[in-house]
Amino acid sequence: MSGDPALEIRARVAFGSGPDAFVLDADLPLPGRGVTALFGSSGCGKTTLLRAMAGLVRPQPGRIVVGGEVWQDDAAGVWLPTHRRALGVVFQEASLFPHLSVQGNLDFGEKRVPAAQRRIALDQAIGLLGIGHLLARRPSQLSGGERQRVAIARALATSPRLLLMDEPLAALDAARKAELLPYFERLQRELRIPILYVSHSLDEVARLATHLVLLDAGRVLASGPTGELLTRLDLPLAHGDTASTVIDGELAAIEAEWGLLQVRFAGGLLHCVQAAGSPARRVGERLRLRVLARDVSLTLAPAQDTSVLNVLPTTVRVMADDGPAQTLVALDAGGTTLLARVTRKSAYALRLAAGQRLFAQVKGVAVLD
Ligand SMILES: Nc1ncnc2c1ncn2[C@@H]1O[C@H](COP(=O)(O)OP(=O)(O)OP(=O)(O)O)[C@@H](O)[C@H]1O
Repeated sequence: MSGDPALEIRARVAFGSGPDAFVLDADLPLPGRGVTALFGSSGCGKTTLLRAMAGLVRPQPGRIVVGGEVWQDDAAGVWLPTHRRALGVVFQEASLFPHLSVQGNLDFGEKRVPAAQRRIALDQAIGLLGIGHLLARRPSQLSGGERQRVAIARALATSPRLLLMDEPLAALDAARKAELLPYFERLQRELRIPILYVSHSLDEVARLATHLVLLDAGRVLASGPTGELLTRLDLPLAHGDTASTVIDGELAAIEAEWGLLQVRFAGGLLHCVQAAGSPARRVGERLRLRVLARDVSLTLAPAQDTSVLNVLPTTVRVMADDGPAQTLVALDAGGTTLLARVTRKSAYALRLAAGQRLFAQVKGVAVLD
């Protein structure tokens, strides 16, 4: 993905002992940059992992090693307090000092690190988060989205090796979320710092995360590129109504008269509706798309006279039942896995089988960024 070295996280911590204990046992090689999403059902240990890494809770016994540095090892009597761990933390609610201005909050973050160890200049953090015009304000004079941007800049001001984010968008309404998302994209494009990001929203994960870690009852169920894990039929994300494929492509043409974008990827060309209010686009730019499995139908021959613009030649990779009446079909579209969710009856009628060539009709494509 990049030349940046991976950051190895090893965490083994326990709350309590015996049958009621909660044990978290996770080895995570994080890519050296970009967003890694931590995803899993309620109670699987996402927040515990983040808080234990940050030293905000101390489940015992525990051992936490990040990038070769031991931050907690109860067997050896090692415990590094939060301020000595080279990480930045951003929570759902920005915890800024109310009596300090934005500048004061940022200075506080910067002073935590000796000048010789600073790797991110305050100006860079201010520029990345677009908060230059807010420096004189107090936190109470900021909107929720602005507060969160300042909180992220303050975390960056500490020159962390790693950023931890626990549902940083969850407290914001849809409009504020949309306002903040481009900043996250910018962070992952421009910073060489891995971001470990807890979210309950598959939309957010699909949009932001290049890497995904699925936790289940304190253990890593799977870890890998987001697009790959979303479409693995042996994993829960590929099932149900939200099952989808993430496709990274390049803008091939803008059909302004039809309000459409043509996006090319290895499996062919997809037409996408250009959403109202979406940013101006340039031919050649990279775009991330999401296709819901339920929006993909299958035909043995390319249909004539259809209203569906997107028809891709594909090969069936693998299939799995999804509930009593549906079948999930993982298709190979030029090396990208595309999921289709069809009725079991249709799968039977088309005699679907691994290796079969057929055409995927894609009814809806969302542009994620
Ligand atoms: N202080 C504590 N003492 C004992 N058990 C705890 C403590 N804090 C968390 N746990 C247990 O650890 C487990 C993981 O909780 P955690 O909050 O990390 O889950 P989560 O995946 O973040 O859940 P959610 O998605 O609901 O936020 C739960 O079983 C919880 O009861």
